[in-house]
Amino acid sequence: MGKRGGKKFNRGGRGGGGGGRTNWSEITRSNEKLERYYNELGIVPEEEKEEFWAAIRRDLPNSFRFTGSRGHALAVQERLKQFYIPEITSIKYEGEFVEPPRPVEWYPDQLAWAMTTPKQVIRRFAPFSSFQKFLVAETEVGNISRQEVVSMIPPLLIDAHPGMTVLDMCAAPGSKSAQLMELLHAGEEDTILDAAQKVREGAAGEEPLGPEGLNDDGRTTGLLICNDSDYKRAHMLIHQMKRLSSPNLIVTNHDATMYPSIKLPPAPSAEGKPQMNRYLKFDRILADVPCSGDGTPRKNVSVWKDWNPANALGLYVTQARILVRALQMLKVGGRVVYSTCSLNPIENEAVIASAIERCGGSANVKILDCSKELPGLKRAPGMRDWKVMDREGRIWNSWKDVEEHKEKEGIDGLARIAKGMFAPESDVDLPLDRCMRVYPHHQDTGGFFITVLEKTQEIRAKPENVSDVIPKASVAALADELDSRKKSNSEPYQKLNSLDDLVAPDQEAAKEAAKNATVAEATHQPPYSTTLDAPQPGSPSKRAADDFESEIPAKKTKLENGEELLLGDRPIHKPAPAVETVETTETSGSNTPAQSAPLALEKPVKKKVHQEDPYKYLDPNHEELQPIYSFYELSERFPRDRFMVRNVEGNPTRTVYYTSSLARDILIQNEGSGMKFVHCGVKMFVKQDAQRENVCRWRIQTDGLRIIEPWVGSSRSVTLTKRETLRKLLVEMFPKVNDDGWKSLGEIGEQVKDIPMGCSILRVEPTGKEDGLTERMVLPLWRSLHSLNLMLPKEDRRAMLLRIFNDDTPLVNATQKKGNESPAVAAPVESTAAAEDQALKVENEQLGEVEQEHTDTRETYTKAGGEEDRFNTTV
Ligand SMILES: C[S@@+](CC[C@H](N)C(=O)[O-])C[C@H]1O[C@@H](n2cnc3c(N)ncnc32)[C@H](O)[C@@H]1O
Repeated sequence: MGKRGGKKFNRGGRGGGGGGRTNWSEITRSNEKLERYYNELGIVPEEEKEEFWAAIRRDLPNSFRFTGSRGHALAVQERLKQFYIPEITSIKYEGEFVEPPRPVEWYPDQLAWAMTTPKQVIRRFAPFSSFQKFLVAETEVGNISRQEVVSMIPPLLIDAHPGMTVLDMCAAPGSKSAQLMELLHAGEEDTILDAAQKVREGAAGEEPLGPEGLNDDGRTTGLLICNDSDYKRAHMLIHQMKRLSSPNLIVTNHDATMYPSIKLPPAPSAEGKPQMNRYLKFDRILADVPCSGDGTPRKNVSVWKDWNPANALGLYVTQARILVRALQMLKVGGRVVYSTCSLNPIENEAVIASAIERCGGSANVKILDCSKELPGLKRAPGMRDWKVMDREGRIWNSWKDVEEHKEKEGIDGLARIAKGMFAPESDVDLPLDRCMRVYPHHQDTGGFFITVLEKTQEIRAKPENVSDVIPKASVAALADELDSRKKSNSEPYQKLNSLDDLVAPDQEAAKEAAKNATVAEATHQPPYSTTLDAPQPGSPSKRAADDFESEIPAKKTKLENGEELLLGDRPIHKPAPAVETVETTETSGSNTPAQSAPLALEKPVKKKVHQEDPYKYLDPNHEELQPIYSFYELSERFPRDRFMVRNVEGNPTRTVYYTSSLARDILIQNEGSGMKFVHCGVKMFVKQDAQRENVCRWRIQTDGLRIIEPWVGSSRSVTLTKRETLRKLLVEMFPKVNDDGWKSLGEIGEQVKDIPMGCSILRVEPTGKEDGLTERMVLPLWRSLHSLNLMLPKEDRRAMLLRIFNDDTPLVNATQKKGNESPAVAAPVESTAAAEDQALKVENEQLGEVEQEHTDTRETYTKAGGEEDRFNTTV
């Protein structure tokens, strides 16, 4: 078949050159096996086939989303409507007027937008440059997320609210995690302000204020744990999530198929009774699992080249294990959303059916009917019957057919096919049509699969039945088999037609049994042999189901090296070594090398063990905290027991982080347990080399400002109401305050003239007047002896200038060059102050550098690029 589909763009790569990358324009947008399989399955009705294939061959439209939990994201949305849409409608591309972005019909509050012009054109075609700048600037500061439209669906169906505990099992690079986090923080900005106001007015009692889920004086009490098994990708996720500055986030780095149980502080016990361990269970879990990504060829053109049926066959087991583990960790009444960007029923309906079967059937796990949710979203029902394509492209109607073939012809080419990949038998009435399939031609998007499950009763998952899987070949098995077939040492090996023919199923069975044992341990389950038997009187399985997962008597064991570990809460991991990144050498293969001696090469494998800095909480009465509370006149209502540092000694040396109380309890309870926490905490205070005595050296970092600002006293805050004043502070990096410089600072001049040196906050209040601003903002300010500095990274300054003033003139750093000096700086400086000036200049530059460094680190991950596509994410 020849090239088909729309115009193709060469993604040479941002770094230039694009060395080694696939040239997209050379990829043929067709794949014989893929098309034959999906046509044979009839994944779309006959009359839609042509439209379906035409759409999936076209380039993907561009889409983005505004950050819903932030008040001023609405101002950004307004800017799009008022300014950029009229500008875009006047652009002609290839002789035609360009279609402007339009709100996605089914996304609430017009927060998601899509436009037919592809991303690559917007990036490269000059007339789009100001719109592109706007998108980049607002993405950098977290007001916009570039995300594929279909990828926005799962978090909308999960029904998460503030106060819930949520787990995103396969989260990187984090588009859906960001949506989940926004749901947990919904309404928080207003409730915090209300609570702080009540406290100031003396109208608050001792009890924390706020509605359900936000009843921590207006702050959300919820928690989002984002996990990814790939360490590097977990860091891409952290980079994305940091833009939202949430103290309610923990990032972990584990294999989701055996995600460890997370310990909570023990519940108080009646006197004399042993304390029971408690484990975290989740209200909501997203399992956006690794998949073959065959719904994404509009974005990942290489899918056309790389698709083969073996991909789905290899992924099914992992996907089903992840979903089973999700259901185990879910509260009764909780929801799991399972999603893939694949259209293959083996990765979708088959996984749903298998996981429900392993969890005891539809009495325990319900597929929810979401047909009334997201009105306007076109979708097709899940499939109730399908066929399986083997790695050689043969299509099988049923497991029975596969078994019959195996009996007669052996397992040649059938490797990895499992009974569970086929539709459930007719006596199992599972409403798989409640699963949702979104196809590219429905609303000009990528392809996607989503299912919402509800756990209705506690479950005890059955093991995978290894006799229902055609095993794959292994080198060890091959060696054994070859040796056994060799009649004498002098005879040559027999010719073999297929590796698969050589594998004795029981070897695979043994491996699977071992894996099951580990999973059982990870999930607090007694060995399967016990769980499958009738419960013994007084055995854990007799207890109320919820108790079993959440309360396990603490039992300790000693390792060979004398370390004590808790048993029963997760597989035993050794505590991580106390050095930075270390490389350990392990030998590959089994620990019984003699058995596989003939062919197994004992090749040393270098394995990187990433060591995270520890998380140490400060004593609420720590000597560094009191001066901070006094300097900022911080309300005593702001919790003192959630400040954390990241060094072994637990001393506040450079940065103090803030976390929610649940995040703190989890970090403390699971310290040294082998749980791999790779991120938690929002930077709240950063130590600054101030040049004066009596200046608090801990400045408030922008990341934490939103959280602490309502609790800061009036003597450390400056109020601004006029547009021009803000513009001046954004453009000029260090406007002069002394020697009458304050007079040029307009309405805030009088306030900043006498404000004590050090960090303050700038409150931008809307007035509704013509020279006023429309959005409320809070920004960090630094008053030095002679000047003032809005402590914002340059990117944030530029984004705000562009958004509020449509101004992209260069920023002025008054301390850097003579030519750039503002009139205030040019004023004569008394000689006695000259040395001081120099010191302050250094101080100011340091401040700028710290903020800049913060932004640059964020950019490093963005620039790493190319990573997103490796797992066919729908970002
Ligand atoms: C489809 S992507 C997730 C996309 C993500 N939810 C988003 O919206 O940005 C699948 C992710 O699963 C991760 N992954 C693969 N196998 C895993 C496993 N066994 N456990 C946890 N994560 C896994 C991959 O590293 C990849 O980042």
